[in-house]
Amino acid sequence: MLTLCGFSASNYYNKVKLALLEKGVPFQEELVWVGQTDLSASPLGKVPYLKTDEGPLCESTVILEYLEAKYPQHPLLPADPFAAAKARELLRFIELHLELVARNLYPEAFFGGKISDAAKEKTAQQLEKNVAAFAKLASFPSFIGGAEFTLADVGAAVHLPLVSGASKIIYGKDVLADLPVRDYLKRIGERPAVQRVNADRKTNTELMLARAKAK
Ligand SMILES: N[C@@H](CCC(=O)N[C@@H](CS)C(=O)NCC(=O)O)C(=O)O
Repeated sequence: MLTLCGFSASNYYNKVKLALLEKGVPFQEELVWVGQTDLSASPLGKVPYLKTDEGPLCESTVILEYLEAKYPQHPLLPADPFAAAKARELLRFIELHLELVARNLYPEAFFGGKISDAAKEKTAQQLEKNVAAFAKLASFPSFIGGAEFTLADVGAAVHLPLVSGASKIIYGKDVLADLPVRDYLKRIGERPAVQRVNADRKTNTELMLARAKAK
């Protein structure tokens, strides 16, 4: 049995959890907070990591690729190599150029910290440029890149709400507001797997905030 380690408030944890649920691969969850991770499984102490019968794996995209290869049921990548590469391209783009940039805002947006005005300004400039580029790649015909639900949608479902939410809190404006992201997220939010991930996220976020308050 696969064991997914981490916590359900984490978008990277939820990326793997959503893929497992969409594929119908049986797994169990082990609640591991940052600071409690097994460093032999995830040497940087990050979540998620996946315990398999063959050993542990870290890095969420590597885990997704492993799951696709090992469990071909309900594929999350198109069979056509170019279409599969386009799905990977979107996933990579969302993470490198949107989520990792917006992440600079999280300490103040979500965790009661403070970031400098210079950091806010630099992040705003990067997001403006990167969102414009993202708009050229993501067509949102029904799913984010085409007619099929792929790994790109798995990433979009967990990352785009944070990009929107953090920018709204810090700048008073959702940097994704001019794209059809809200409707898209509403649409994919009707999928049972996305509903489960979102419900668990809410519960776990409350727990995480209560733990932080108690410290
Ligand atoms: N590249 C990693 C990113 C994972 C990541 O940043 N996870 C966050 C939680 S959302 C984390 O563990 N942060 C704690 C830390 O970086 O020390 C992946 O794709 O798995």
